[in-house]
Amino acid sequence: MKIFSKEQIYKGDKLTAKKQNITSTELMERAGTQIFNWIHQRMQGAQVPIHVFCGIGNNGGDGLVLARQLINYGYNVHTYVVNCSDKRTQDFLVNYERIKQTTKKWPIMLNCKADFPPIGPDDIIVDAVFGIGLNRPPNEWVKSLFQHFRASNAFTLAIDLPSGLYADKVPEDEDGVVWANYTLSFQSPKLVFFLPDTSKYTRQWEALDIGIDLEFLQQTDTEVELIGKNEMLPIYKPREKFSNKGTYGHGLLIGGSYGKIGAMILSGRATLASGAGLVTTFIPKCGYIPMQSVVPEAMVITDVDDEKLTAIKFEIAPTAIGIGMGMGQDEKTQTTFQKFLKSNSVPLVIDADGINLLSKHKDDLKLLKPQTVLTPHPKELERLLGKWKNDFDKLKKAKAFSKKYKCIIVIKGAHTITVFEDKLYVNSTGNPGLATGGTGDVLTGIITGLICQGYEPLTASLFGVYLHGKSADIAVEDYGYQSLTASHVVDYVAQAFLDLFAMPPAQPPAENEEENL
Ligand SMILES: NC(=O)C1=CN([C@@H]2O[C@H](COP(=O)(O)OP(=O)(O)OC[C@H]3O[C@@H](n4cnc5c(N)ncnc54)[C@H](O)[C@@H]3O)[C@@H](O)[C@H]2O)[C@H](O)CC1
Ligand SMILES: [K+]
Repeated sequence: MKIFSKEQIYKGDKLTAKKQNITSTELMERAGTQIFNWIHQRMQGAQVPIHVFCGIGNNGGDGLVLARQLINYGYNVHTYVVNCSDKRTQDFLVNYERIKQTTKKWPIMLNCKADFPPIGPDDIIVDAVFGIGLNRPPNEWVKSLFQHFRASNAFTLAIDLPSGLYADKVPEDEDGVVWANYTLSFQSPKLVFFLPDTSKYTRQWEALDIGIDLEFLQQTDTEVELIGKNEMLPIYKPREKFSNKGTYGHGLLIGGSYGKIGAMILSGRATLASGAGLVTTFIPKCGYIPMQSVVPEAMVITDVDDEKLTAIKFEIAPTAIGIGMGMGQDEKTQTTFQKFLKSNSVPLVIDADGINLLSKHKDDLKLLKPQTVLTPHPKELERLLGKWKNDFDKLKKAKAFSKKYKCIIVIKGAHTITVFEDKLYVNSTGNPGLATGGTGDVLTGIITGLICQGYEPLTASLFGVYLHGKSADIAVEDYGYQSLTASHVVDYVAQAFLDLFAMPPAQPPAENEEENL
């Protein structure tokens, strides 16, 4: 799913109105109606007090359309206009007049000194104060209003964006933002729904279709894409009947050190689970017995050293290599890692201590071949890129790094974001159960396994991150967040593959209208 920028959204609005020969007011009516449908479907006429707070721009206009329709359907609506902005948009004014013709309960104008209306904890707040047009921090009175919303503990539904949240940067002050329980965005989500600094304001979200011009949606190239099942299905490589293990490549995993052989066991199992034909692990001698015992499918080559990697060399011809898991940062390991980078030309995934060694010896970055995949968690990324001011600054630095070294950076986290040159791919699967040791080793194994089967490194990264998160989403049904382990994630990769083709559950037959009368 494409994530459009603020500028692209405005452009899409104008183009849609022109191509569909409708006014922006009619587009606003569509937007407000879609919000109404979402609420009506869930409330079914319940008389819970609904407080609709409207700004004086088009976000406010959406709120007025919604309020009018709620009133027409007999809901218990209180409408307020937060009259603190400079100019009222034409579409706001049109809807302000319309709602006054609908009800005697005209919207209450709140100037920037008014007392706040009382809001009960079981009431509903609709936040239609600011949308993507926010261009400066809200003033103190508006900030206090947003804090009043929060203090009420009422369910807060944000229209398009939680007010006070910019579409393209981190807010200056978290008290100046509405903390929504649910955000209804038009046509597509916003990047700020997925970033650690800003996703807390949106929490759950849904994108409502308002009929933006299809050609515009299809032909506009966006910087950001949300990656889900629909994006992954077309890239999945079905297996041919007449194939053999050689068809699906040979993954080589290099890493491990005394006490961290488990990382390599997890990676090895994950590489197999992702479909690699053959897997070999290169580990210190201390890992030989456990690896052969726990992962009999994996072949083993051992380093001359008992406890760490000191001399990486192998006769096999792998089709993909994953390196760094549990590898440690001993200077002998660093030396052999550097030598390996100099001589290697096989598609490569670098994880964990491999990344840390690169951070410690930044000269070695020039040894990275194009299309190398790096899979840092935020701390490892900071060692590589240096400190960042916020998530937007982090992504800017990551894009610059990716362009400089032509590498793919998988920034692991709650929404893993894969960066390649100027594109950002936001993953839609995964859950807090993944915050447990070893899940990174599993991800590296999966990505390595996909590359060795012939997926391009970027595709393998997106698909691997998707499958990894999906495995955890399925496994967490059985294990819960606390008890989910990295081994479970490996065990459920199979289910993540099968889920790609699972038919959606049949909708229960709509009850016959007559029976309800
Ligand atoms: N395709 C779509 O997504 C559609 C979106 N719609 C809605 O339109 C808004 C954007 O409307 P816009 O008038 O451009 O801006 P806002 O309503 O978000 O902002 C209101 C207004 O407020 C002024 N302003 C900005 N910052 C501040 C501030 N800190 N304090 C006071 N005033 C401020 C600024 O002048 C803005 O104009 C979008 O979010 C959707 O809700 C369309 O309705 C339909 C299609
Ligand atoms: K809003």
